[in-house]
Amino acid sequence: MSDFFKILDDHHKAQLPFVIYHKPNAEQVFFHRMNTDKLFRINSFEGSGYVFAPFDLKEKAILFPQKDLESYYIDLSDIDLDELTFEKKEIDENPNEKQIYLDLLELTLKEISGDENLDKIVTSRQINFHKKDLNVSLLFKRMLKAYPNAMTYIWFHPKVGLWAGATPETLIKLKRNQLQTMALAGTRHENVIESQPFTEKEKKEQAFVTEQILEALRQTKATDIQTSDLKVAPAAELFHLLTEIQAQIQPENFDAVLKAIHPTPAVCGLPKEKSFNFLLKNENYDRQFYAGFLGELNWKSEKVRSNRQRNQENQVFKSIQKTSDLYVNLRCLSYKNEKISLYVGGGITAESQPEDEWEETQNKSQTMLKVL
Ligand SMILES: C=C(O[C@@H]1C=C(C(=O)O)C=C[C@H]1O)C(=O)O
Repeated sequence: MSDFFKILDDHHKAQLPFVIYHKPNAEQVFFHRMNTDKLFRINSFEGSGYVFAPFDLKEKAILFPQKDLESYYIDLSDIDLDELTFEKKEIDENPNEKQIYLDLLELTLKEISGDENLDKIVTSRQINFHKKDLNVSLLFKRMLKAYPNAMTYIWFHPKVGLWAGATPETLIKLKRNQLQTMALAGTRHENVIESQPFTEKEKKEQAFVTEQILEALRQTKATDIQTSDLKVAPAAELFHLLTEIQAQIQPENFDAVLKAIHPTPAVCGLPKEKSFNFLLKNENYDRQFYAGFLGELNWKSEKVRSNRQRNQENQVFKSIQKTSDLYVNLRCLSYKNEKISLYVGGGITAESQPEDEWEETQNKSQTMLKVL
C-alpha cells in the first residue's frame, strides 16, 4: 500500500502526467500514469482514455490515451485513513473580492430581468491564495476520507498544471447503449436543510436543468428517456436537488450527445448559448477546466464470461467492453506556481438574492479548503 502512494509521489516529483481517482462509493482507487509529457488535445470524443475537458470546448479537451497508460489500483480498505482529521478553514480573502462578485451578480440579475427568454445563468468566481507545496498523496487520502461518495480525483500534466476535486455531479455514464445522466441544482447547507427546506425557487431552477437535458437527448435521437422522482442528494456539507435520467442512445452518437449536453444548465445557464456568451464576456476570469468534465472515455475493459454447461467442456469467452464514466468538474481547485485557485459558483435566476449567492460560494469553497 505504501508502494502505491510512493509511486504516485515519485511520479509527481518527476513531473510526469497522471490521474488518481475514486468513483462514488467504489471499492477501489485507480492510478494511471504516462511516461512522457506529450500532450494530446482532442476535438471529438471518440478515442479511449482518460479525458479532461474544459468548460469551453473551443479550448479542446486533453486525453491520456488508454494505450499509453500504466495503470495501478488499490482497495480502499487497504488504505489507512484513521489518523486524518479536518477542520473548517478560513482564508484571508481580499475584501474587494466580495464586492467584485456582488457586482457580477447585480449585472447577471439585470441581464435576466431584461430578457424574458433568459431563465438562468450560473456565475462563478476564483479564490486564490499562496501555497508553497502540495503533498499529493496526503491531499488525496484526505479527500478519500472526507468524501467517499463523491468522485474524488487529482489530475496532473506538467504542461497544464494540477487539478483536484470532489464532485457530486455525473455528466454521463454510458454502457453499451444505456446512458445515465442527472440534473443537479439548488443548494442548502446541512445546518439549515431542516429549518429551511428547498423552496419553489430552487425547484424551478432544478426543473430548468432537467428540461434542458431532456431536450438535448431528444435532439440527439435518444429513445426510452426516463426520469426519477425529484430527490434531495447530499454532497459534502451541502444538499442539492437531483433528478436521475436514463435513456438509450446509439453508441456512434455519443460524441454528439456529449456536445449537446455539455455544458448543462447546472453549470452554464438557460438557454445555453446566451448564458455561455454572457459568462465569457462578464465573468472576471477564465474557467479553464472548472465546470468542464473528466473521467473514463470509451474505456476498454476485458469481460470474461464462462459458459459451463452439462456434458460440455468449460468454455471461457473474452470480450472487450467499452464504457464511459464522466463527471462534471465542480468543487475543484488548480495548483500552479505555488498558487491555489478554488472555483465556486451557483445558479442565478430572477429570484436570487446576491448575499445568499455569495454565501453559497463560500460554503462550496469549504469542500476543498477543508482537505487542503
Ligand atoms: C456551479 C456549482 O454547482 C452547481 C450549481 C448548483 C446550484 O446552483 O445550486 C448546485 C450544484 C451544481 O450543479 C459549483 O459547485 O461551483
